[in-house]
Amino acid sequence: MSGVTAGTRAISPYAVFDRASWRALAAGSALPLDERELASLKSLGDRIDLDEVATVYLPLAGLLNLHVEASRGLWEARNRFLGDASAKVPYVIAVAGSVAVGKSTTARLLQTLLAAGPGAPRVDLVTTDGFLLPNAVLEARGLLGRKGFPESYDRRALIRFLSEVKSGRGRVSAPLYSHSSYDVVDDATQDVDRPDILVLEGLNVLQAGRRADGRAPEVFLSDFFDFSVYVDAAESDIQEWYVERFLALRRTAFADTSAYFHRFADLSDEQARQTALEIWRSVNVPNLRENIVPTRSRARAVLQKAADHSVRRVLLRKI
Ligand SMILES: Nc1ncnc2c1ncn2[C@@H]1O[C@H](COP(=O)(O)OP(=O)(O)O)[C@@H](O)[C@H]1O
Ligand SMILES: CC(C)(COP(=O)(O)O)[C@@H](O)C(=O)NCCC(=O)O
Repeated sequence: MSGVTAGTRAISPYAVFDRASWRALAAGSALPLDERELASLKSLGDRIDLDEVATVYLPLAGLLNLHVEASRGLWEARNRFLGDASAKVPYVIAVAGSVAVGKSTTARLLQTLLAAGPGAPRVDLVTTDGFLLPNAVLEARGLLGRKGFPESYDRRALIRFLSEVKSGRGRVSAPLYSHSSYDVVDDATQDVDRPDILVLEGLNVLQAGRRADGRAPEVFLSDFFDFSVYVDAAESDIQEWYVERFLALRRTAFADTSAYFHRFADLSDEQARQTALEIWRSVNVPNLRENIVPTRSRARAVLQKAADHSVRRVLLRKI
């Protein structure tokens, strides 16, 4: 945990919860999903059961419900003060972390748990991969091997999307990405129409961003976040999950002849392991070290996962 030592007393911006104390925060709350629904939410390779949902994700959703309700209360008070009658804009929750760390499962679980919360809010989920530049553009710019790095996204479009959602605009379109074709999908979009809550999931959501002239941008993506969650794990564990997932994808998604990775479908176990390690080491590790881990301290909550995917500790920023 990041902390500063002052004299003999360690001070830290986080309140730290072990599994037992975190789980106790949702004692008495019913789990609004069963094994079948959980199976439909979890990503390939993620190990998660209902007990883990009750221990980690239910208390997190409970805390987020409090934040969402408090934000609504503040909005109403503000409207009364200003004599303004504008509608509440979506509450935005960012989910960040490495490739293969389990962001998608976390984001989908939060979506489901929050939607079952007080007042049954409408919760939309958008992933930032839709804002990746098309492969043709990445190739022309020599960036195909940098997919997931900040420069591989249309960050302006992402900021525009979020600023429109946060301005209360209806039917804002987000582009979509296909892991199968390994490219953004032509002419397919997802509409976000004033949900109560928007979960935005992606590698780089907590990044400050860079401008070509090196100056700091005036608007950061995080200016639009109400809360953020960083899914964290040891690099060696994430590497193992990435390789295992690659081996599993070889038997599933890669078997599709139209899949970009179909060329890897017939590799032997050892060849597939080496190929996965090569992609991991050349693309995902540098991105993790240079661009993702440095954003962890910006998150309001950090979920620290152990090698078996279970969350060992939850860190919550005190401010
Ligand atoms: N080549 C691929 N083919 C099909 N699905 C993939 C491929 N790579 C990743 N995925 C799926 O895409 C989703 C996002 O993966 P990723 O960005 O690594 O984030 P995370 O593992 O943190 O959710 C996961 O559900 C994963 O199983
Ligand atoms: C599509 C991704 C960049 C993730 O994008 P995100 O939704 O986090 O913005 C990532 O899953 C990816 O494909 N990385 C490229 C290297 C690799 O194939 O593992």
